[in-house]
Amino acid sequence: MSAAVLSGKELAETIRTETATEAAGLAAAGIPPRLAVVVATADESSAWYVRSIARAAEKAGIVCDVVDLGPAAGARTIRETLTRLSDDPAVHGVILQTPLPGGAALEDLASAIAFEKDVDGANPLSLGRLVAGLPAFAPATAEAVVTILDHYAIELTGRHVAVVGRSTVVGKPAAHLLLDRNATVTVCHSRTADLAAVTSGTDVLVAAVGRAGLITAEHVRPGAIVVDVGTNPTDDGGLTGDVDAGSVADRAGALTPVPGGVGPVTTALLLRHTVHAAARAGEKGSG
Ligand SMILES: NC(=O)C1=CN([C@@H]2O[C@H](COP(=O)(O)OP(=O)(O)OC[C@H]3O[C@@H](n4cnc5c(N)ncnc54)[C@H](OP(=O)(O)O)[C@@H]3O)[C@@H](O)[C@H]2O)C=CC1
Ligand SMILES: Nc1nc(=O)c2c([nH]1)NC[C@@H]1CN(c3ccc(C(=O)N[C@@H](CCC(=O)O)C(=O)O)cc3)C=[N+]21
Repeated sequence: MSAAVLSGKELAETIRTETATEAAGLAAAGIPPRLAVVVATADESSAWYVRSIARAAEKAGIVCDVVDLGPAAGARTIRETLTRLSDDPAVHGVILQTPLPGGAALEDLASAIAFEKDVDGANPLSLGRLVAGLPAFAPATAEAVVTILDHYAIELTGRHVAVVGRSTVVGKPAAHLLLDRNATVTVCHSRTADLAAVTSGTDVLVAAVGRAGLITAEHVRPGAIVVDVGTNPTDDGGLTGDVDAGSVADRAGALTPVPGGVGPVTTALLLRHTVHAAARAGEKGSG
């Protein structure tokens, strides 16, 4: 038996279409949604991601400004840029691209993004508000994980989910969103003693590690749902996940592909967040 493929492509398309309709409405009301992407890296995969955000934004009718500070930009310049964009009423969403230059921490710099415009949930304030149940944008990738599971009507209440990875960008917020859906969540990381022993007992497995092929059949319970967040570059210029799809496909009940799974949904949600931020700014502006 081969696992069902939980594609993210059609879902991303649906989200982008809805977002384009909302963006057109806002533009007609004099609030053209605008996203600023701050880049301070020469990283190739990051450059690819920025181009894909810019392309998707343009298609959805969202103005996208790429503010490239170059890889030599210091923490102070980055912080000042984020503050300036946060203060600009014409800008509704601000994201800072990772990886960052020499030792700078996203969590630290992203504090300069106003939380109302923090469409990738990078400001620690956003994460705190999210955990406290206050309105905030979740990191788009973490939200993409639950959005895909919801789309395929995969029940989470009472299910045991293992999240492998505990980064602030993916693992921790994904664990929180799953907990919010009444799943029982176990978070694994590089110090987890026997990863396969933990993950092979869960109904759902979310892999957000950044190691190609780390998750093999022995990590997966027969029939389990596997969400592969990993985007690892291959030698031939392609992309591969954290899951060894060849061996896992025969054991899992369903599996998200890489490419074509979590990635496209992430980009679509980032745009949806930008339009929602613009809508809220419009509500505030009108009274
Ligand atoms: N599709 C998308 O939209 C996105 C994809 N990604 C991809 O997701 C992956 C993870 O990204 P990110 O969270 O930023 O990565 P980080 O490097 O920040 O975090 C990786 C996590 O994996 C854990 N880990 C490392 N090795 C192992 C191991 N052998 N066993 C178990 N856990 C391990 C680390 O543990 P410890 O904490 O102990 O170090 C850490 O918590 C990457 O491939 C990235 O490219 C990221 C963002 C968006
Ligand atoms: N704060 C922060 N937030 C992020 O969201 C974030 C980040 N940092 N750092 C870098 C990673 C990388 N990332 C990707 C998003 C979409 C695709 C994507 O859509 N990829 C296509 C395929 C691309 C191809 O084939 O080359 C797909 O999966 O189908 C990939 C990678 C977001 N990231």
